[in-house]
Amino acid sequence: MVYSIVPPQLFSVEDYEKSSVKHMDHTAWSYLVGGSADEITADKNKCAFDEIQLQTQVLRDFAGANTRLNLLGSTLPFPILLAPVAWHKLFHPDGELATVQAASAIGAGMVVSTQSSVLLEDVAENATKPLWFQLYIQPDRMFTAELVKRAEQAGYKALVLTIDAPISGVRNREQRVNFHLPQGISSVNLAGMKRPAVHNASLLESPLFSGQLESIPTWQDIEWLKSITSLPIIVKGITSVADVEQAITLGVNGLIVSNHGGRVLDTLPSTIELLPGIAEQVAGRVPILLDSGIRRGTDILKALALGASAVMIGRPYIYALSVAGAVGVVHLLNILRAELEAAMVLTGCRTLYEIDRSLLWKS
Ligand SMILES: Cc1cc2nc3c(=O)[nH]c(=O)nc-3n(C[C@H](O)[C@H](O)[C@H](O)COP(=O)(O)O)c2cc1C
Ligand SMILES: CCCCC(=O)C(=O)O
Repeated sequence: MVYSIVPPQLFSVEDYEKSSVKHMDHTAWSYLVGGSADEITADKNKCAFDEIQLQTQVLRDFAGANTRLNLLGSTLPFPILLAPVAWHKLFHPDGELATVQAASAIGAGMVVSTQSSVLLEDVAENATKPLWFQLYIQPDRMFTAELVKRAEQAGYKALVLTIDAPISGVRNREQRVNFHLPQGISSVNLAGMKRPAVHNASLLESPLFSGQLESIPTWQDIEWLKSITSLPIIVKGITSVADVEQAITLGVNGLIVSNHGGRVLDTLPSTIELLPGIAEQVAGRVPILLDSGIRRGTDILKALALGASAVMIGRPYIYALSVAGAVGVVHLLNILRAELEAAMVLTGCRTLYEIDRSLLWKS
């Protein structure tokens, strides 16, 4: 286990972002920070939070103030979860083992990716707090069913089904650096899986439309998933009101408003712009989480004011992981938690349940 200490002069997510450039090679950095195509959505995810202004509520009583929440049967000390991110070993030699050490130490929710670089069982064995497993449905459904069974047996408490990336986004930044996994890092959970034969499309055929789409997930797969597991299913990648109804009708237990950090379809709106319409449609029937672009405690406050129960962060904790391992991730979570607490006090909110639209300034 590599232990690191937090280097001085790191006070914000942005400080960690700037520092992390020096802690990984340029190829991994390009994979991490990049978005799809022109990265318009990736940029917008962050800017859209800045456009929302806050309003103070002063001289409130803060006796018993806290940031606790109940989410799908678990009590969390604060509403910030670690989003699923592939291959943590690209960013730290201990990979997901360092991340889970941090999440357990501070009690943060963590979602482990199907594409983790440490076996899902080994991550779970090192956790002292409940974990969720992110599922990419694989072309081989038998293998997918096995994967779900393994997650259940390892003690994962929910499945986060990612629905927004059935194909890879247009990743020009990755193409420019010829991103590929270095030796020794792979999607270990998928070892031994049969992959569909690659159909060599002729110049006149579309590689995408000549076979590759036959096995991509559909809404029927959610029914199938419900028939093979009793774990709660949280759908990740909701950006349209129409999809909300479909998902709730199928009985999912939670929704994550996410555009995958702007990494799949470019020019989608930012998630914070999408949230109010989606929350209105959900009308409290299932909990909503939001990710993509959270960089400040005030961003978290705004997401909660507009209808989210909690948020997830992706790139920010990976910056911290690369700079200082588990210690860095704990430090980064503490920075965001402290920023959220300050924002709550200054807007007069004693608990998360008091955060509502009244703290958003209307011109
Ligand atoms: C390097 C990287 C790898 C990712 N891998 C996955 C993944 O394996 N599964 C998944 O559902 N989402 C994945 N995501 C998306 C994140 O879960 C999350 O939606 C996104 O990072 C949130 O945006 P943020 O980075 O601005 O916080 C990945 C994101 C990044 C940056
Ligand atoms: C096959 C790529 C999985 C990781 C991922 O979702 C991302 O890079 O955004």
